[in-house]
Amino acid sequence: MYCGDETGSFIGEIGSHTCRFGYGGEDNPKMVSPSYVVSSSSSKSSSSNQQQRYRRDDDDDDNNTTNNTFSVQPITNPNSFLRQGELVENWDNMETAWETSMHTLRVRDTLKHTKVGSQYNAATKRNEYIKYTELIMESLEASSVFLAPAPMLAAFSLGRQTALMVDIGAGGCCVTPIVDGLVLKNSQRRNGRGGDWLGDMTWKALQENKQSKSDKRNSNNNNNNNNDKKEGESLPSLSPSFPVIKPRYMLGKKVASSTNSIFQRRNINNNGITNVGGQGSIYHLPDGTPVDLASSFGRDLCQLPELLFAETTTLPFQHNNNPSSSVLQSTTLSNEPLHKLIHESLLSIGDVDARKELAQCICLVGGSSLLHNIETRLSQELSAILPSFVKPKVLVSRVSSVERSCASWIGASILTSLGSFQQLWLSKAEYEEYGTAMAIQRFP
Ligand SMILES: Nc1ncnc2c1ncn2[C@@H]1O[C@H](COP(=O)(O)OP(=O)(O)OP(=O)(O)O)[C@@H](O)[C@H]1O
Repeated sequence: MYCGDETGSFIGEIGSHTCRFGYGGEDNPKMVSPSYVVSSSSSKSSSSNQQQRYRRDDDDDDNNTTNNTFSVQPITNPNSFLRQGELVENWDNMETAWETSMHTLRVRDTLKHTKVGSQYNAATKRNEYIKYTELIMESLEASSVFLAPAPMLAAFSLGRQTALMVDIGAGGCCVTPIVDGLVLKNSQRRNGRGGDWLGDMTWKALQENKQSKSDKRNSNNNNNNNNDKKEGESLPSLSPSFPVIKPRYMLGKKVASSTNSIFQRRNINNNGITNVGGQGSIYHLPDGTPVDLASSFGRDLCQLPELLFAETTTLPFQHNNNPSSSVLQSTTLSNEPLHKLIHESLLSIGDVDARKELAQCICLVGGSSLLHNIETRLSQELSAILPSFVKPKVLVSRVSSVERSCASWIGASILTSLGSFQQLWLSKAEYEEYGTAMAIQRFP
C-alpha cells in the first residue's frame, strides 16, 4: 500500500443546480458552474463542438469561480444533468461537464488524475453507478476512480462519524442518517421541496402579484380613476433580464440573491412566529424593481421559506387554491414538510440509542440551507414533533457559506488527501480485470 501525501485527485460533484470541480486537498472547488449545457442559436458557423457551449457561473464570488469565457448568446436549449438531484437525465451532458472542467482546469496537461464523483443514492441505482464508472474510466481515461454518496462526504467534511445529514439542495431535501461513517440507505428520505421549488413559488408569487396589480389598474382605468398606484407598494416587472427561455438556473441565482436580502429581514420570535424586520424597508429585485417589504405583498414574500415546513404547498396568499407547483406534480417524490421527513427517517431506525444520537446531531448542508435562521425554525418544529426526552440539535457551519453549499465536495477533498485513500479507489488495472462489478463491491 502506498501512503503518500499527494494523491493527485480531481474531484467532481454534480448537483441538479450546480457542478463543482477541483483538486483533492484544496479548501474550495476551483470551478463552480451551473448544471446546464446550452446550445447557442447563432453559432451556425461554428463546429458542432462549439455549438454545445457550456455556460460558466459568472457571479458566484463565494465559490472561488474562475471567470474567463462566457456564452453571450441567449440560452435556447438548456438541458440539465440531473432530475431532482438524483436521476441522471443526460449522460452526454454529464460527460460534457467533466470534459469542460478538465479542459478549463488543464487536468489533462498534468499527471493522470484520479476522479472522484459523488452522487445521491448512487448505490441504490446500480445502473447509474456502473455507467458513471464507465464514463470516468473509458471516456475520461482516468487512472483510477472512486464514487461516494454525497451525504457521507458531507458528514466527513464536518468531522462527524454519526450524524443526520439534511441536504437542502435545489431539487429537494434529502435526509440521510450516517452511523459510524456508513449510510443507512433504508432510512434515507427525500422530498421535492428545494431551492428550485422555492424559486418557482417565488416566481409564481411575483407573477400573481403583477397580474392582480394590472387587473386592478385596468378596473381603475375603466372607472376613470387615475389613482391606480398605491403608495409604498410597487409592481415588480420580471421580463427584462431573462433570456429567451427562463432557465431554472438563472431563476435560482436570482432567488438566491433575493433571499439573501429579503429573507434576512425575517426574525423568528420565541413563539416561532416570523416577523419581518425593518419597517418600511425597500428591497430592490435583481432587475432593479423595488418591493416594499412592509407592504402586504412584501410580507408575504418573506414568508415563502415557511413553505418548507408547511403541510400544504399553497402559497399563504394564493387565492385560487391551486395547491402545488408543477415541480412537485411532475415527480414521485414525497411531499412531506422538512421536519416530518426528518421524523420519518428517525422513526425508521430500529436502534433507539442511534436514533437519539442522530437527533442530537442534525447537520444542515446544501445551498438552500443558507436561508436565514432556518436552523432555529427547524429546531422549533422538531421539538414540537419529537418526544420530550429527545432534544433535537440542529447544527450549521458558520465559518462560511461555501462550507454549507459545497460540504460534500469539501468532504471528498479531505478524503482524497488521506494517505489511506489509496486503498479505496478502483484502479485502471482492477477495472480492466474485473469490470464494473468491482465498482459495486468497492464503493460505499
Ligand atoms: N444564499 C442563499 N439563500 C437561499 N437559497 C440559496 C442561497 N444560495 C443558493 N441557494 C439555493 O440553493 C440551491 C442550490 O443548492 P445546491 O448547490 O446545494 O444544489 P445542488 O447540489 O446543485 O442540487 P441537488 O442537491 O438538488 O443536487 C438553488 O436552488 C439556490 O436557489
